[in-house]
Amino acid sequence: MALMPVSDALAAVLAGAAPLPEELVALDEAHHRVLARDLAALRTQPPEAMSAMDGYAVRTADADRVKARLKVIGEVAAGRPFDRALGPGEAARIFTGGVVPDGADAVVIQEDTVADGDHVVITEAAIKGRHIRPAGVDFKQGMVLLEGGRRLSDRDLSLAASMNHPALPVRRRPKVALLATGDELVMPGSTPGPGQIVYSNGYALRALVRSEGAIAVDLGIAADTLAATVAGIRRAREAEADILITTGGASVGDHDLVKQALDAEGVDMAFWKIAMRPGKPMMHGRLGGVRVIGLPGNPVSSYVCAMLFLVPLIRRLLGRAQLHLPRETALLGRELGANDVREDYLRARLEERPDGTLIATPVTQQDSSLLGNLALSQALVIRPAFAPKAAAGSRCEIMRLPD
Ligand SMILES: Nc1nc2c(c(=O)[nH]1)N[C@H]1C(S)=C(S)[C@@H](COP(=O)(O)OP(=O)(O)OC[C@H]3O[C@@H](n4cnc5c(N)ncnc54)[C@H](O)[C@@H]3O)O[C@H]1N2
Ligand code: MOO
Repeated sequence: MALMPVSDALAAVLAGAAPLPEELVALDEAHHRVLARDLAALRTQPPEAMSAMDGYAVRTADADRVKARLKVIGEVAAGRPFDRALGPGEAARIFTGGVVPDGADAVVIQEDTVADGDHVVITEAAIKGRHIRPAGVDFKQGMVLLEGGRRLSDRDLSLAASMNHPALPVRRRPKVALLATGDELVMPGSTPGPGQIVYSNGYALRALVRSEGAIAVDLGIAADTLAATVAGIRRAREAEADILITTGGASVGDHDLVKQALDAEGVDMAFWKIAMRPGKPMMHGRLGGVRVIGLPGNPVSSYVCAMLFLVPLIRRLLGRAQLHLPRETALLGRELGANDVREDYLRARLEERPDGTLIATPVTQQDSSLLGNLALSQALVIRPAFAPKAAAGSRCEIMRLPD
């Protein structure tokens, strides 16, 4: 069977995937959730012109010269506006956040004044507009300040509060179930028997799932039997997973049973095997409402495929505007030979020169079982299928690996 190009595989994974329904959550629960709709300000901020300093609200016509002596007719504090306008020769004591009284057009800070009974003497000339925050200088009622599809930052929460929203409409988090397969796998901390391998790839995958804002459900390890693999797949359906990720058992060996088990369960398979290294035996299909991504068992293959396919799928279900992990240009730190039919994702060290140029040097061992150099690499160098030989110093495309 011909290997499917990566771009076609990605299109197939995203085909028909639509944002999940929205739910309303309190602001404190909304950090890193994805906003479901554009959010407009429910009020103008500041609602009226306000003082930025403690001092005196004045009319520049009276106070534009040193030694001006003004009558203090009252006091304005934050939340306690003043009920009359300033007339000629008048000033009002004002504190930071106080509403600037009608008639005033500047604030003189108190350090530039001398109080004199019920009068104040100006020691630094007032400048029109100085220390006044005009009404609506931050935002105006009705303005859309946060757009649907945005992953909410910590600052966004304060902004939304200031816009007078106590709760926000966000997308439901996708539930991603992870099923490992393999008789040889034992849990970290145990004493592996002959030929056994310590289960590892689920840890990075679940962390990636959570950092993308989805819920990770661990379905454990299925033994290499059809019955155990089918049972694992059924657990994903029972858990009402939006996405099922299987790892291992994706290739062509006698013990690679994931495709067989998915077929037995009636999967609508979109593809199996892609033109990518690592990640060739990846598969994808739909099982009722569950989107299934069958990842290869090699830890590097499963992680790289998750970055490339699972992250955009989660982001699509979350309605995120930015679907893909960003790509950048770097210069190759060493020569690379011509590529074959498989698009290559090479683990690489990344250095930044003082002028900002990025140098990406692929590590020499690219075997997909090597977690050591995956963890110590900072980027993946992407080489298209059939890319010709590339000299050190030539441009290449990279994706940074998450911290
Ligand atoms: N004749 C062929 N053989 C293979 C092909 C091929 O095209 N023809 N493809 C190779 C490629 S490429 C890959 S990638 C692997 C992937 O195969 P599977 O998905 O069937 O993976 P497994 O055989 O189950 O496991 C591979 C390797 O990874 C270890 N593993 C599995 N799961 C875990 C886990 N959760 N934690 C840690 N390590 C895990 C497993 O023990 C194996 O060593 O197939 C090639 N073969
Ligand atoms: O595609 Mo496999 O992931 O090359 O080792």
